[in-house]
Amino acid sequence: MARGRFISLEGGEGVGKSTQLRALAAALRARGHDVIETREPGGSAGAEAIRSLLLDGDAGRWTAGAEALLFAAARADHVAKTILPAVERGAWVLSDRFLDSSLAYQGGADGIGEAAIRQLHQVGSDGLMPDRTLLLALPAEEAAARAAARDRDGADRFGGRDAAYHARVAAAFAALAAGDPARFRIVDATGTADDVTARLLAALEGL
Ligand SMILES: Nc1ncnc2c1ncn2[C@@H]1O[C@H](COP(=O)(O)OP(=O)(O)OP(=O)(O)O)[C@@H](O)[C@H]1O
Ligand SMILES: Cc1cn([C@H]2C[C@H](O)[C@@H](COP(=O)(O)O)O2)c(=O)[nH]c1=O
Repeated sequence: MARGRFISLEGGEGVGKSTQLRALAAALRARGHDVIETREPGGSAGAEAIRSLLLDGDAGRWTAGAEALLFAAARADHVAKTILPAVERGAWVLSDRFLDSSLAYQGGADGIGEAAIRQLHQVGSDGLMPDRTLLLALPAEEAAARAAARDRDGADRFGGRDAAYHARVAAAFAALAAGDPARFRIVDATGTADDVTARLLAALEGL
């Protein structure tokens, strides 16, 4: 059996990752692929338990260092239990966030640094990287409006951070994409969901 593909969707809050992951999965299934939809933090039993620790509770529940370790631990379980077994049996794995989120949020916006995050990923997940990363790009005001309309009952510990924090995250994502053009595709996330799905499918060219 040929190896499958591992694709991550990245970007800040409200850009449309979860919406597009579902649409992309349906489009790929229609083309005959075995597709696994997964997410981070989460995607395996152990990682989903860590997700609750990370996203629920007070804003100051964890230090930035503790958060970086928890994300890396969740990812290690997700990679070992969900991603690798699926890719090895030939499936296409679509993940809503992966390592680049840790590089952008913990490494960049929280100041932990890129090298430390990559080192944790090497230890936990043997440095596994996606075959392609689709970075959804949307003006900050539009993303914030979409997220606010969705989260009428309140955001999680990360979504509730201020605009300056989210601007640092966006800048870090842009720098990551610029530094690895072979893996990243920056996809315009404006317009209708169908418009964006068509752009994402085009961005999978070559896989
Ligand atoms: N193209 C679109 N046009 C208008 N609204 C959209 C579009 N795509 C998604 N939305 C809506 O915007 C909101 C945020 O979308 P979604 O939850 O998919 O974003 P996300 O990137 O996964 O966010 P988060 O990282 O915060 O989980 C949802 O209410 C969704 O229905
Ligand atoms: C994987 C990962 C995630 N985060 C943050 C980013 C988001 O604010 C939340 C996840 O919420 P979502 O609605 O499921 O997108 O967690 C992070 O800071 N670092 C990471 O590695």
